Amino acid sequence: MSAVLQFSDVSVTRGRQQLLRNVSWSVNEDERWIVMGPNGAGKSTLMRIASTKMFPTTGTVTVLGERMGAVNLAELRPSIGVASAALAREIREDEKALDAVVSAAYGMSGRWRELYDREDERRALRLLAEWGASTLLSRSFVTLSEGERQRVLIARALMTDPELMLLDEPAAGLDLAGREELVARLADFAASEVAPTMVMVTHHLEEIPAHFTHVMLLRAGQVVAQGPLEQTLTQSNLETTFNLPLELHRTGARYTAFAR
Ligand SMILES: Nc1ncnc2c1ncn2[C@@H]1O[C@H](COP(=O)(O)OP(=O)(O)OP(=O)(O)O)[C@@H](O)[C@H]1O
Repeated sequence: MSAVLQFSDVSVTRGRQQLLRNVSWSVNEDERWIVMGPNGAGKSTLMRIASTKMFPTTGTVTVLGERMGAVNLAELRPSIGVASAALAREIREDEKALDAVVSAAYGMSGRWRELYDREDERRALRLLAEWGASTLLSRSFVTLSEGERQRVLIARALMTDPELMLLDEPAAGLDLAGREELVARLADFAASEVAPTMVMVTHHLEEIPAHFTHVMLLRAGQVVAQGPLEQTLTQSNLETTFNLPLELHRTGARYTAFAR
């Protein structure tokens, strides 16, 4: 089985700053990864490379079997679904939720023609329903709450039926009920056989949905630990990652931690 994502000795340097240092990482088809680390650890940089929006300074990256630098990235991008705050900023304020989802089929934001294919619209309606956003179709994106926005963004990310889904802090800014609802939906989705390979960035242990299988812990651009979630998400690895004495608790599939 070839890896969906393969980083080999990847470093990213900007001026004198090393955003990523010698990161090697392999994400396989049925895996659901969490990427976790403190502010500035390099998580977004990692995701920008995985989404083919940024090239590493050194090292090689293979996405969906294609080596970055040796392939037309425009052809690869529909196979990668991304939901991030950066992407949300590209959606026009007055864009309706339905249009924000359908337009992903054309790899762009903004309604660019009067009538979408019926097929595309049906798919967008189904995805919005699956993510609990059926009542939001004709609402302008800017008027949506943070939780509603995240669900529309996820539906958008899935519009092209991607093989790889990248979620950058989908639960950021949600209240407790909103977070729990989204985490439950992500858990169900992660368990589904039709779901693509998933990578989700988060700062918070409470946001790790059930059925996520692997974790990468990053600090200052370096991998502290990576591997299967249960073995890798240990108190000691988290203490190193966040440079803080911690007490880690697990209840069923959910995690939380406190400073000691
Ligand atoms: N173009 C750039 N030039 C210099 N430094 C940069 C550049 N882009 C990012 N950085 C720095 O690289 C580091 C990693 O940034 P990155 O956004 O990947 O971290 P992050 O883990 O996603 O952080 P956060 O959790 O706060 O979103 C940060 O210290 C950031 O200030």
